[in-house]
Amino acid sequence: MTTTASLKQRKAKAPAPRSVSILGATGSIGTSTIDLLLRQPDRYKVEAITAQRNVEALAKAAIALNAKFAAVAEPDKLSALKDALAGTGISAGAGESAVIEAAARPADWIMASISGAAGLAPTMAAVERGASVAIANKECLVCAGGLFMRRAAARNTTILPVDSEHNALFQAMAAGLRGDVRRLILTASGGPFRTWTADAINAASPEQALKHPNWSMGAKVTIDSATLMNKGLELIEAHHLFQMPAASIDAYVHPQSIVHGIVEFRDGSFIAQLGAPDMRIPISHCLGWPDRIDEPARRLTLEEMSSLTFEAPDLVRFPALRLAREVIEAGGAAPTILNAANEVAVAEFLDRRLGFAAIPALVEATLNEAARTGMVNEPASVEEALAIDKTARSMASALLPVVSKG
Ligand SMILES: NC(=O)C1=CN([C@@H]2O[C@H](COP(=O)(O)OP(=O)(O)OC[C@H]3O[C@@H](n4cnc5c(N)ncnc54)[C@H](OP(=O)(O)O)[C@@H]3O)[C@@H](O)[C@H]2O)C=CC1
Ligand SMILES: CC(=O)[C@@H](O)[C@H](O)COP(=O)(O)O
Ligand SMILES: [Mn+2]
Repeated sequence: MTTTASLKQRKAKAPAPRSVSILGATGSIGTSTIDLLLRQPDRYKVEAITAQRNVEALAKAAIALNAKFAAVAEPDKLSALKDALAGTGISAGAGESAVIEAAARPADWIMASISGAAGLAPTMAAVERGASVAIANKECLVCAGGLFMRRAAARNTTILPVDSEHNALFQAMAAGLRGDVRRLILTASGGPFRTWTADAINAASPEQALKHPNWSMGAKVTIDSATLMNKGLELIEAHHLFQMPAASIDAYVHPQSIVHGIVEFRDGSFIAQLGAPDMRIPISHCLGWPDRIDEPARRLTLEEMSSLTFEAPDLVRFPALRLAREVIEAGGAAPTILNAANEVAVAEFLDRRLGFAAIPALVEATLNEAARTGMVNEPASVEEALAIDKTARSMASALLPVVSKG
């Protein structure tokens, strides 16, 4: 029976709202995060949200979330953002420094979901602040993973892996002692070209590459899934997040995208995490952690789990995974260079200036050129990582005509 006294007691027990910020609020991960926040408005108060240029969506989200601050990375969008937020009491900022300011504002939990190396400085600002940082932006771990993990440890920052495979491994690993882990297995859908011949892959168009079989995501990560560079980036991401050697991390093609990650223990036990291919599940795991949140997405049925297949990836048609292993082995600046060259290649492919098979070719050519010119040192600061990133982008751009000729 509900009495006034028990109601009062329950009210007294209601936890204080958690303050949260979202970097990359207008993207695929950002909007899924907002969807979860809006379902429990009393549990969260929103400190800051950011975007690159989509002022309309940013302002709409800031108003819906009653955020304190909204920042847009493109400086010339300030007046448009101020106009869109006029009369709401929400402060507006613009430029890279405003995005970093948003990341450094006090929040208990920050979603790092900017796409690409552009997320490095803001995500690091969040890490330096020492909150819980939910990491979707895998590129920042690829660019500067060693530095990133050292700073998180120094600042006592909790890193929560959002990427579906890493979130799965994080969940599965909780079932055993770290020293008992023999191998981490990342699953890969195989992308839209999993069954295509090398010639057909070579001629693939952006429209074909953007049709991911199972996940709805932003353009950059969707192209990465098609080349399997996404799995390469994820291999490097897992290497840093879980401090495991690359030799103990494998990727298997699992076209159903139902098993997201598997941890193999030394006694022959395999512990996997399964779920619908909906990012609201891993996001909610990070948002609620260490508690769980009710029904973030559709529940899988056991029938849907009745046919699960796994196969080794084909490194000839999809060389990106080989390149990722090679850069972990090479260490130093190589992962930062791989990421920068890949970002250039993906943008060129989407603009139809580069063929699909030339994406990994441009990455490989840039890595070779960088090694030849002695670009070897691992970045020791965000500034160094961004300097390597800039030089590698110039190198990749200069190599475009060579790679395009085949
Ligand atoms: N989508 C997914 O399901 C998954 C994504 N990830 C990773 O999460 C990250 C985000 O992916 P996703 O949400 O798909 O990407 P989207 O392209 O959908 O969104 C990117 C977000 O970042 C903002 N942004 C882009 N460039 C900049 C910049 N230079 N400065 C500041 N903000 C910027 C965009 O703003 P604007 O809208 O204004 O352009 C947008 O808010 C990526 O690293 C991806 O690999 C990982 C697992 C799954
Ligand atoms: C949802 C997610 O985590 C993506 O990174 C996903 O992994 C992409 O699918 P692929 O398995 O095709 O790379
Ligand atoms: Mn993933």
